[in-house]
Amino acid sequence: MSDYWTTLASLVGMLAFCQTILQLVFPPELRLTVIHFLTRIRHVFSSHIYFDITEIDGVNTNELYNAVQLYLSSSVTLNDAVSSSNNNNTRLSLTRVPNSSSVTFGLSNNDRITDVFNGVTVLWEHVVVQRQVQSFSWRPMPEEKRGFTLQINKRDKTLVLDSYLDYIVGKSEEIRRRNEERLLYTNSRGVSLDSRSHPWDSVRFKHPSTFETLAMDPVKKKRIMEDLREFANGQGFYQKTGRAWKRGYLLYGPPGTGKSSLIAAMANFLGYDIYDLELTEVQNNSELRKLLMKTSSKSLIVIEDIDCSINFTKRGKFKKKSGSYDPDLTNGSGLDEPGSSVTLSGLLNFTDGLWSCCGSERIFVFTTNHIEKLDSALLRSGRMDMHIHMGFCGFQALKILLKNYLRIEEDEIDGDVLKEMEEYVEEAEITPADVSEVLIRNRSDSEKAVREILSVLKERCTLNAADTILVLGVRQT
Ligand SMILES: Nc1ncnc2c1ncn2[C@@H]1O[C@H](COP(=O)(O)OP(=O)(O)OP(=O)(O)O)[C@@H](O)[C@H]1O
Ligand SMILES: [Mg+2]
Repeated sequence: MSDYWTTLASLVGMLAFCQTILQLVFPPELRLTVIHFLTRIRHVFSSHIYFDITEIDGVNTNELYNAVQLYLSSSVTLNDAVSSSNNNNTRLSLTRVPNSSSVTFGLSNNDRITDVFNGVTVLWEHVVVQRQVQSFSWRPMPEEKRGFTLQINKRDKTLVLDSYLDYIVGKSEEIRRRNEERLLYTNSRGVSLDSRSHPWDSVRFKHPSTFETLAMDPVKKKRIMEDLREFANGQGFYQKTGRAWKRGYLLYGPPGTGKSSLIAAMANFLGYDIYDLELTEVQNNSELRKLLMKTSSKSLIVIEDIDCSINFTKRGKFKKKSGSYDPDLTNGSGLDEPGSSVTLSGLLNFTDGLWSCCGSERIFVFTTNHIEKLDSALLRSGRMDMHIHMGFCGFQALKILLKNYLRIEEDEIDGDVLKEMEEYVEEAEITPADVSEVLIRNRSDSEKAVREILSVLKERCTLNAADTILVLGVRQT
């Protein structure tokens, strides 16, 4: 029996060898046919199964080819390739695509690379051959015919077909988003929404804010990150529970506490684009609806200073008897006053109502400096999934800012100074923006910066105490 397998293996080996020789001997026109023929014979006897993923499928670009290319070019795979002894001779090509923020690695022509998925090893080969006589096509074809051949063991066929290819597609999407710079969209007044033109203007968006640089309580930060991660990976959950795949965050707090910085960090974390919706530029609810319908999935739809951009009084009406506010006392269309400004019901129709199901994987973020001014309908539970208070700088946040701007760790600061900082920072009621300002001014001299921060904190505490005494005095008189 073992003789049989040895003979078979040598036969397969010989065929592979012949194939290489023929590749060198035959003219290009004949080469492809002969290689095809030999490959077929080899596949019949082999314990492996092969899948060809060509770059162009008929006349259409094969999405799977692009996905595989991107997947194999990811740095993880590169590391695997370099560390694997089988891949000592693997050649990698380096590319940098337009708008990309990083260099990507690709498999050179006719080179191979192994990959391991769920304990199963597979082999990828990048096959590039000259295209034969140019057949008629509506669009010019590349001179080379490119494709990937995936070699797997026949027994692993189910695993590969069921999950490996899906995994590659998902991973490539992730890499694409990570490599590309974000886009920041904004709307402007007077855009003809009825025309076929896109109603949003976009610019490249490269905000450096990340969760690492964001100064806020680490526990709160972790909770937000987990929530975002769960949302982004939650397609199955939202489908199973019959909910629209969207989430709403309300960020509130005084100016300069990092609301906009948090939005940028969220976009960078998820790799989403941002639609900065300027509500004051939107003339009515139907225009709003058209704008929102033109947003893509995997995006953050942001309305900053929502209390200043929407006229809450135009939404529901107060019930005469109870004096309470009833959000449903509006006409159902959301067009409370045709042709007039946007109303809250118009907005909620999109974040909450039937329209919220148009498009998926979208996050709404509203910000305000005055949460007390917001309509109770917007605040009621279930409307905005998470209310995030961005407050004055706490001790943990202060340490993050010191690290960001001065590149110093906690243990590099004098223990007594650190203690004093901890003592004063809460009472000082200073915003992270004000702390940043002091640190930027003194960034070349970290000792001076630390001293100055401490003196600013003390100064603020004294001022706040004086204010409190003044207010108490006024109240008593
Ligand atoms: N929590 C924070 N972490 C890191 N940097 C911060 C933070 N808060 C403020 N900053 C710094 O202060 C600047 C202003 O912050 P940001 O614009 O995010 O505040 P905001 O809360 O959106 O203010 P506004 O309410 O006026 O829009 C930022 O550019 C950033 O450098
Ligand atoms: Mg802001």
